[in-house]
Amino acid sequence: MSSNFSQKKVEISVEGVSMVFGKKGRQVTALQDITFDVYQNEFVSLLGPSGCGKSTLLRLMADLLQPASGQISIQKEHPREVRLRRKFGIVFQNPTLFEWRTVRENIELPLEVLGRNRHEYSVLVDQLLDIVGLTKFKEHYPWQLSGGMQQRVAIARALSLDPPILFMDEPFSALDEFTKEKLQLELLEIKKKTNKTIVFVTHSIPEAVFLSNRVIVLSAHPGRVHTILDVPLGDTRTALIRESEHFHELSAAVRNCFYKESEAIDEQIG
Ligand SMILES: Nc1ncnc2c1ncn2[C@@H]1O[C@H](COP(=O)(O)OP(=O)(O)OP(=O)(O)O)[C@@H](O)[C@H]1O
Repeated sequence: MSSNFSQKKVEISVEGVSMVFGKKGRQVTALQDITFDVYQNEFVSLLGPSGCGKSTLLRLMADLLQPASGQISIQKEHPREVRLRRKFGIVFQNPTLFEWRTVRENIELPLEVLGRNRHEYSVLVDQLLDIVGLTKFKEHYPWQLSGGMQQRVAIARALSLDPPILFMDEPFSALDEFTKEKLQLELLEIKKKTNKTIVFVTHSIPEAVFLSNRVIVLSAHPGRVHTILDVPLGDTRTALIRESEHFHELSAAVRNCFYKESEAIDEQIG
């Protein structure tokens, strides 16, 4: 299947990337020969079982780790250049907010650190509060917010420098099902309003299918690209899509990748 995005500009290129942790004799090959592109404005999920290297791959893209071999480029530049110019934001599973700062002050932090003029960014922060639906809570402190609201603050903070790219590492996995589904919908709205390219790590098949234009299925030990699947569910996704036959078919297609993988491993073991 070819994606609509294949006509578009490559934003992130991952070429033959491998990652090894540890020293000689006690080495773990976390990722082996990973190759794929992410296109501008695309939503791509990295999906796979625990330990297959999803977070490692995201950290390599974000220049938090260096590959053992292979290359990653973002907008044709090394991730380090891109990181130094703050062209991506990151959201982790834990929102890591500063408890003594209000919602507004948490969102303002990256702008403050860069010495931007408070009067100039005030309007931008108001817009971000509106985008994540927290205007009424701007003077609250993190401990006064639910887990979902805290994660919305983390998303707004990651967007504060208006980076073209957002890396998200299992941002909703600690939340209850209801909050998770609500935030998934909100994230798609945020993406529509801000036009970001998003790389999203998850181990949830329905989450990956609901959110993504493409799902990159990774297999484990070592982490490799098993399959790359298009998700042609359109740009306007409502909660009802989760009930549709098409959604179930796509989820089944992803699930099958894992069954085939574990059957192959069983055969190898004998
Ligand atoms: N800093 C590290 N030192 C040594 N090994 C590591 C390190 N980070 C990750 N690994 C190993 O690399 C492999 C991939 O880990 P990673 O956390 O990327 O997987 P994951 O798919 O994100 O898992 P999960 O879904 O559980 O978060 C695992 O075998 C892990 O133990």
